[in-house]
Amino acid sequence: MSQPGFFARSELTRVLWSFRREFFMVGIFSMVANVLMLSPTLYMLQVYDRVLMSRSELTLLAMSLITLFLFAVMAFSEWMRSRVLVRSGLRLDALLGTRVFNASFDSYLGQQGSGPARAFGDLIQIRQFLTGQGIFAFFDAPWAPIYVAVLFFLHPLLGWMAIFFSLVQVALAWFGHRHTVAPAEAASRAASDTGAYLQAKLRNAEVLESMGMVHNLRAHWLRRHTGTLGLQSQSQSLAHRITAWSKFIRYSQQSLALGAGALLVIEGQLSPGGMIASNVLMSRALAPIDMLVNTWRMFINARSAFGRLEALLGQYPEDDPSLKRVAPTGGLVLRDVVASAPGRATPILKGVSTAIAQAQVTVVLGPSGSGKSTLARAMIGIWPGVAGEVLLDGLPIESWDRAELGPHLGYLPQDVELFEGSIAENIARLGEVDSAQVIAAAKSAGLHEMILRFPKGYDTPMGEAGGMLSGGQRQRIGLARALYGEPVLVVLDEPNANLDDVGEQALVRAVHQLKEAGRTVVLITHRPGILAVADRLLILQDGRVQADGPRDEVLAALRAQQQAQAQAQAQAQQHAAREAQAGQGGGAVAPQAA
Ligand SMILES: Nc1ncnc2c1ncn2[C@@H]1O[C@H](COP(=O)(O)OP(=O)(O)OP(=O)(O)O)[C@@H](O)[C@H]1O
Repeated sequence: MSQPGFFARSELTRVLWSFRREFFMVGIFSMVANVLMLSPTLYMLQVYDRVLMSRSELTLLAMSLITLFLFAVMAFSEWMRSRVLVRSGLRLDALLGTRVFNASFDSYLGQQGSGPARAFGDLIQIRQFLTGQGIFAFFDAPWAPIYVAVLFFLHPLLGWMAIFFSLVQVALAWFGHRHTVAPAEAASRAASDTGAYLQAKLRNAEVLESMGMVHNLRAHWLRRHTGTLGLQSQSQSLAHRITAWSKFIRYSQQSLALGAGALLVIEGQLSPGGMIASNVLMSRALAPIDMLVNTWRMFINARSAFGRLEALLGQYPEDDPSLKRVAPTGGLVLRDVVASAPGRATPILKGVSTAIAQAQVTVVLGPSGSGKSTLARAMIGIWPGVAGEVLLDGLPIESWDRAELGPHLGYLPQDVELFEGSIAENIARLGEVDSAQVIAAAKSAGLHEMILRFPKGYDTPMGEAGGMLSGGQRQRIGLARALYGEPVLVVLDEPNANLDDVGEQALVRAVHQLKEAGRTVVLITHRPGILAVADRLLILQDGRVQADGPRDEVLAALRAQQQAQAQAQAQAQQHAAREAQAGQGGGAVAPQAA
């Protein structure tokens, strides 16, 4: 069956459409359950108005047995619909969990989202709505008119009363929604902002403590916290007021319905059985509306979560499985790469072009802030705002499937973050540990002996090792992780920043090994000691390529440039000195002339 308009709209709506059979079944079970909910009322009517009048025990027995059977069917229907929904929830999670994880991770990388936690919160909210009380209200509400119709059948006054109270409840719900949603959202946003603020600052606990900044932090946090509390209490007090009104209306409706029934009995327009039955029916007629009112907030939240998730999945579509490629060989070409960042008026990279052939070692040099780290990220395709082309093996790097490409790339960022798990797991990139490869990578990074000195060797948990590892050692574990699995393109951002001479020698050896194995290496550094390994040099200056080419040519050009600059400077100085001499001479004449 083709999807109707709404369900064809997005990936998320298409997933929902795949649940049509389940929702149809829930609809059928809801119909059975709702129609059978009339049975206690009918039983009551029969007992009061027929059995008590006729005093027939046999009729009572027959009626009771039939009613019990109907109750069993009703309970079965309710149980079945819950079961179908719970299973649908699990299927929904299975269908979307991985997609949501990947999309939210990409969005986090692109610095446009709030990361996996929020997206999973959204998925949970949708699932809870679709499998819980919220959706029951939607399936039960359409049956409310049956109860109203039966009330009309008993007496029009009772029917009109049900309609009146339904309208009052709906109006109250609408009023509540209009006046409580905005403050509630503002309060929850403020609460999560305050939490995030504190968490971000606590990451620097050592700095805060060492310089006695905790007091200042507390003052900042308290200001935000007080604002949050104000918003929360405002939203809660409104919600409580509306709940109180809603209770008042519910109690009034029950008692007034009984009163109206009694009046009709007194006037001989209704039987006593009808009076009691109408009271039960009235509550039944209003129950779905009550439930809708109570779950409205859930619906609104689920709808917002749905919108957010829909946008996220739309922005980060699933990789096309037909785009599976052969492993890359490591040739990299950049054409007019412009990298910008939110909040910056000018781009960080302003049109960088270069070509790095396979098995070449390119060293990138440049002053601090010239864009070297940004270039490294652009080269491996993780800088979000890139214009121009970054081609790996002639294909745009963003078109590669990351999970497929990842094992072929090695990246060592400037700030090495290690993950929870053992040293071996960290080197093996959290995947299946291939011991031979882990040891090879550790040896290349010059780490093997050091790791063996740990009591648990490669199995030492990071938590335990953390205290034993120096900055340089952490960086070398990061290097081993980058080298693991023999990647074809290795980008190292200041790998020698924290290394001593021994560490640097190990690095030089590792780069030579990579080169011999035909791997492409890009190495960003401040330290000229490593230049010996370079085939090519790329010099960045304020986001532009100042020089790019074979190492010796670039160095010779630089030397020539420096010599020319020095000569020009010397000439300028000589010129200035002559001018000054001439000026002194002129100065001596001038007064005479005067
Ligand atoms: N995410 C970002 N958002 C905004 N600006 C950024 C971002 N990342 C880097 N920058 C800015 O871009 C410029 C270049 O940064 P980058 O880290 O690439 O330079 P670098 O040459 O590697 O510097 P260093 O040698 O000090 O590490 C800097 O001015 C930095 O402030």
